[in-house]
Amino acid sequence: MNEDELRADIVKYGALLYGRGLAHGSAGNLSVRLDDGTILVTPTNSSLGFLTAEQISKVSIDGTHIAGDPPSKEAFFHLAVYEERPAAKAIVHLHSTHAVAVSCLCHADSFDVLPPLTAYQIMRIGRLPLVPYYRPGDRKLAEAVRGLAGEHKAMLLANHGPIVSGSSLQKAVHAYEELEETAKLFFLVGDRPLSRLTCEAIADLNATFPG
Ligand SMILES: O=C(O)[C@@H](O)C(=O)COP(=O)(O)O
Ligand SMILES: [Zn+2]
Repeated sequence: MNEDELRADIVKYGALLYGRGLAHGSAGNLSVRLDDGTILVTPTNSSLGFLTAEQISKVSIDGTHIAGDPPSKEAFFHLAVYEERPAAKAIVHLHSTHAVAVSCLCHADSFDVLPPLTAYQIMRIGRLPLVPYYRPGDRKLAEAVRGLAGEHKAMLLANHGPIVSGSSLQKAVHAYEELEETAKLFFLVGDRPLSRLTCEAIADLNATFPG
């Protein structure tokens, strides 16, 4: 896809996520990586439901603002994920209700904060680690994200929300939706005895559906 098509994609998926109630107010940010390593990212304080192609920000690999409106204050964690995941071409960060609720819990294992419930969860999200809390926009947040990004296509920012990457914006959006639905299931099953997917089942899924 060329830059114009990718800009149109960000507008389309921003509106879709907003329409589905996964994005609200001016929370969240989306980005895609261009072939030259620069990224297109949603402008800071913009509503994902009402973007225009022209206002979307362009940012260089070192975080310099090149074009469009001022970029998301989280452009640095987007850049950190792209650096650590060469195959990633798009990133979705939102504050969807159930995933944020999981991010506000205490977790026995901060490297694995959701039990393995369904095959699709394993295929689209994998093991979900919690990134320690830092103020939004803090460069320390971007560095903490960098530390986990190589091993995880999805991460959960403590007391904040998920970051999900994919090889296209469509794939990142689908994975994000799977994460929100998994978080919903997690609360729905609550304290009832849980039938977790076995290690063998997870290994089989990972071998059959790599990436
Ligand atoms: O939670 C925050 O403040 C950011 O992570 C966010 O979601 C929106 O920030 P901008 O992209 O700078 O609007
Ligand atoms: Zn946020």
